[in-house]
Amino acid sequence: MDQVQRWHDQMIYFVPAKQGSYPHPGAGPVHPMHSVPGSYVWWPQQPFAELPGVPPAVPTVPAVPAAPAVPPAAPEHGEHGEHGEHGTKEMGGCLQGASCSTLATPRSTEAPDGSDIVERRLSASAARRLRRKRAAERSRGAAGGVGAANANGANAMSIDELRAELRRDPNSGIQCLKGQVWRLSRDANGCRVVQEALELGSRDVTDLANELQGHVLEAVMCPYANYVVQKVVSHLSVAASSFVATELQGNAVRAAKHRFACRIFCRLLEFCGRGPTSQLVDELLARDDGEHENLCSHSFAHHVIQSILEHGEERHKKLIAKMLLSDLWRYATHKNSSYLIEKALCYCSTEDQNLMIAKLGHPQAMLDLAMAQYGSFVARALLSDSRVNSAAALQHIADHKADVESTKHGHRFLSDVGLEQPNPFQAQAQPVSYQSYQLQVPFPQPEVPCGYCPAPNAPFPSAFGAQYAQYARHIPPGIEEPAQREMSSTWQDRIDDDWPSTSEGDEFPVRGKRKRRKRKRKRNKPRPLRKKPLPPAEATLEEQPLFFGGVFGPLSIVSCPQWLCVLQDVHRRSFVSIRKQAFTADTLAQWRKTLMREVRWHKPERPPKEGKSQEPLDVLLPRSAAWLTLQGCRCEYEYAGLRFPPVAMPEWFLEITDQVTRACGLEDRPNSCNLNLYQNGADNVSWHCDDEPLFDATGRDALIVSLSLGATRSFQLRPKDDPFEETLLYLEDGDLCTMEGLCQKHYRHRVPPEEDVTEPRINLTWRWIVQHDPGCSLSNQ
Ligand SMILES: O=C(O)CCC(=O)C(=O)O
Ligand SMILES: [Fe+2]
Repeated sequence: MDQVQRWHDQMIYFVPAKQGSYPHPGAGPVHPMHSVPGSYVWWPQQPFAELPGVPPAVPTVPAVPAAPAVPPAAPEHGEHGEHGEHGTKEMGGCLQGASCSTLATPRSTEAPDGSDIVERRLSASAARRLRRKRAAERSRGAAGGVGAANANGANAMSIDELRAELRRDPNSGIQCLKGQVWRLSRDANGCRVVQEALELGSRDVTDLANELQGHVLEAVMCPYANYVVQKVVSHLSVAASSFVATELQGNAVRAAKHRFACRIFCRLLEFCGRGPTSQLVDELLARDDGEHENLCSHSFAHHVIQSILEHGEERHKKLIAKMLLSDLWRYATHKNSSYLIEKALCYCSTEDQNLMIAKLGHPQAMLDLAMAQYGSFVARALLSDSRVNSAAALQHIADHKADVESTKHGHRFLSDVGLEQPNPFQAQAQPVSYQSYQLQVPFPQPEVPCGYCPAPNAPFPSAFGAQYAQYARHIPPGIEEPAQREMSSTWQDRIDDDWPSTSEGDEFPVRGKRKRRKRKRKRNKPRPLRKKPLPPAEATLEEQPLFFGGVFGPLSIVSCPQWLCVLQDVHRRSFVSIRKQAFTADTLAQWRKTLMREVRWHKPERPPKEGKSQEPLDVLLPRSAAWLTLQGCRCEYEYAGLRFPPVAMPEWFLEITDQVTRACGLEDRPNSCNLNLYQNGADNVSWHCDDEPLFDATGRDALIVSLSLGATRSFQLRPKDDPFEETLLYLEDGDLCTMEGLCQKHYRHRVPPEEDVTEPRINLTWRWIVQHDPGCSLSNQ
């Protein structure tokens, strides 16, 4: 395909970097073929493919790629077969009802445009097509200039003009929006402009939000306005958004059970859990007509219950535990509520957790659960709970293997828990000696235990020795590491201990000066590896405890016993911990599938030179990547001369993040994630340290949590001062690995190319942005 055409199709735009600045929306469209050397930035047209449950996020992009005319529609049927994602699909941005007014009067047979969909007895799909067509027509009309004069008497402006004005001059854009918020919020395109304005978070924006007062109930049930209300809750102060919860009073059950409104309930719990939200939860859980019992298994309300378990007050969690315990078996085997049991086993009081474990954790109950489609997920979770006698349960299940195999899902369960095939990890153990020493400091245990092993009480030294040797090799000086010999020689000569930090650009240099210097060096003989003087000792953990993510690290010491220490360098205050098999094979497969499908992976290429569009493009990064941040954070990630604008983490990704956070025993959720896709062994990441100012990982302690999915790849670490002190890990599917303390200050790491690897690998590295970009609304927090 013509390269230029390919560029357009992928909507990859490289723009010359404005000196250290976030390209302001007002900067206007940039010619995609601009090829001035410097930093490059790419813009995904739509960061995630159509994903149900993902709000039609305001594009973080200036006017360049056009937003789709309507928010993405949900698939016709949710994929309920897979655990972990069930329900999310159902919350999708389905264009149910042609407008909010349809939803406000759900029993009416008349569509708001006067047509009578039900009376004409259209098939469900024909009615849906009709609704979509009308919605598209309406939004075309809106974009084309249905603007009305605003409260300030501004001339009628189309939605496109309003958006352009907002990006050109946010203050003036906000003024233009005044008086129109409710009208625009109900429009597919208009709601995006309002969301964009709300993201600015300024005081004027509160006035815009106030225009929704009196309309909240209608708005939360509207397929478009619900996104605006979510933005109000997530971006405005608790005081400024409190009217949302107040106006929902009296309609708690209705809202929780509504396809769209349930999302607002979840946001309220996440962002403003006290005051009116707490009263709303009281109302939701206080009913005594039996109605509330359906909440846990309801397709939408179970999301709200889950949010209460995660973010709610103890007394509310207690009520939910009581509900679940009233019919535990039914809930544990139900499509929606089985997921809640897993959450309850983490977030409810110890007393309630123990009651659940007493009922579900004995061998016969585990066997029954293993044979049930959704119950088997609860059984998996229980098997990794240290309070359950998993050996006895597994033995009982093994004794009844034929029964389990005869069920539809039992076969997969057996292979997941290792009763079908030998555990592949056992075969890979490699004996190696490793000198370590024991820390004398008693570390506080995390208050919120890891969700998978809630009793992190193994003594620290157990993490060392033989177990360690299974997964990591510490390469003593002077010994040639066999894995290196197998690897292609092309990377061998790239070993250069003198690289400046943030030095991924070596293979794919973008900045002219460095490119010439490096190329020259590469053609000549490689620099010999050199040992430098040992840097001064960093503060010991006794002197300054390592605290990150809400717990005192390193994770191999304070988290559950499944965490192993693979590098403990107290002198350089650098620690690496690893945890294998924290997630079931099913979960990992689901995550791989979703990540491959939904993430807008990008492999930056150099723009073609004028008149040479047919030539193959230079690849700027030897892998594909993406950069996600928590809602509200607008920090770009810049490395190797490439700039990745932030894409907000969608719900399904937050779910992965939360599961990983729990598996680490952390209390705080990381606020960003760098995603890498290595299509095969040729894709790699060269020696670097993650020392970008955002993370300040060289100035203070930092934590990077990585999850590997798919093909096994080598992961190497070397102290910057001593290239011979190498640690090599084989990161396999599902492995969690951390870099802690001052690892980025003193160590470099890489994933080398490996010729024999043919399968793809995804790696997610979660991080904490501690210094937000000046352009980010969180920069002054
Ligand atoms: O893929 C990996 O394991 C490492 C990725 C990495 O180092 C990074 O994203 O900075
Ligand atoms: Fe890295």
